[in-house]
Amino acid sequence: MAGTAAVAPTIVARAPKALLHDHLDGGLRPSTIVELAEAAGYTGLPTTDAVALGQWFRDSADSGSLERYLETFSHTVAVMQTREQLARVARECALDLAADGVVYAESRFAPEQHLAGGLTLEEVVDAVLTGFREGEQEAAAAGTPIRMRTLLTAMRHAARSREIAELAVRYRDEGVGGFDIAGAEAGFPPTRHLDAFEYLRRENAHFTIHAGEGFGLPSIWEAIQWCGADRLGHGVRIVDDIATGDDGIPALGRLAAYVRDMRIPLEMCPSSNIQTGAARSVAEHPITMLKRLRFRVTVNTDNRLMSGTSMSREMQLLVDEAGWTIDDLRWATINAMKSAFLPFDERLTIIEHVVKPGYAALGAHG
Ligand SMILES: O=c1[nH]cnc2c1ncn2[C@H]1C[C@H](O)[C@@H](CO)O1
Ligand SMILES: [Zn+2]
Repeated sequence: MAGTAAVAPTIVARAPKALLHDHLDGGLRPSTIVELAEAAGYTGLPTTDAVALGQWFRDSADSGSLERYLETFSHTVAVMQTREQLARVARECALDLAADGVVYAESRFAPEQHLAGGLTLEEVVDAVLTGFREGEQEAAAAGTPIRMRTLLTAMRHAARSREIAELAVRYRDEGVGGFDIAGAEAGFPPTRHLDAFEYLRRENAHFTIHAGEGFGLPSIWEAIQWCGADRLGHGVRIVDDIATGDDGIPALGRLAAYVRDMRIPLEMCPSSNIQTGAARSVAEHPITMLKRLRFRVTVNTDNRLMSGTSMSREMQLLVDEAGWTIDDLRWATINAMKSAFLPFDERLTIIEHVVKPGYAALGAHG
C-alpha cells in the first residue's frame, strides 16, 4: 500500500525536496577544493587527491564534538576568498542540489569569513548571489529547476553580528532570505547577539539560530524567548524537555510545548548530529519522536561535504533506519516549504504546483 511500504531509493531521488539548513562552505565538491587550492597556491590541504580528501572531511568531522567538527571548515573557507571562487562554489551548490531533486533551498554562509582576499562584505554577498543565479539558470535549462535563497550567518564567537544583520536587510530583495548565527555553541549563548536580533525584528526580517545542538535547553530557550528566533537550527535537544511517563505517554515541558504550540520549525540534520555527538544513530535520532508528536520538523543536510550526504541520503536513512514513509517525506517537505524565508504566496506556489503534484506522482497521500 502506498505510504507504508519501504520507499525505494529511486523514489526518494525523484521526490521534490526543500532544504532550509545547508552551509555553502560545508558543501563544496572535493574536486573543486583541490582545483581551487592549486590555482590559489593554498598548500594546507591534507591531501590533493579528491577522493581521499572527501574521505578525510568525513572522517575528521566524525569527531563526536562540534568544536572539532568545525575545525575542518578552515580548508573550505581558505578556497572561498575571491569573487570567482565564491561564485563557482555557489553555482555548483545550486547545481548539485537541483540534481538531487531539491526544488527550494536556503544555503547559508558567514560573509565575515571571506574577507582574507580583500573583498568587502558586499562583494562577498554579490559573488555568492551571482553564483546562485547562474546555477539556477543552468539547472532550469537542464530540466531540474531550483529556487535558491541565501542566509547570512554571523559567527557566534565573533562580534560582527549587528553588521551582518544589516547586510542581510540590505540584500533582502536580492536573494537573501534572512540571518543566522553559527559556530561553537557552548560558552557563546545567543543573547550575546541580542542587538542584532532586536534590529532584525524592528526591520521585520527573518532569522534562525543554531541552538540545541552542542548545548541544551538554555540555548533553545534564549534563542526563542530572548532573541525571538523564527526557526531553530537543529533544536534536537528539545527532547530534554519531553519526559516519557510510566504509561509510555510523552509529557511536554513548558518550553517543548511552546515550540510545538507555536509551530516553531526545527531544522533537523540527522547525519551531522551523529558526527558531533548530538545524537547516537539515525534510528534513535529524536527527529522521529518529534515527527510523531507533530512538531514542525524539517529534514536537512547541514554540511554535505563533512557528512558525505545529500537530501536524498538523509531521507533514505530515515526510511531505512527509522521507518519513515513516503507520506512522512511529503509531510516534512511541506513543513519546510511552510517555514521557508520566502514570501507566503511564493511558498504556496511551490507547495501547490511542485511539491504536492511531485509526491502525488509517487503515490504519496496528504
Ligand atoms: O552544525 C553546525 N553548527 C554550528 N556551526 C556550524 C555548523 N555547521 C557549520 N557551522 C559553521 C561553520 C561554517 O564556517 C559557518 C558558516 O557556514 O557555520
Ligand atoms: Zn548548521
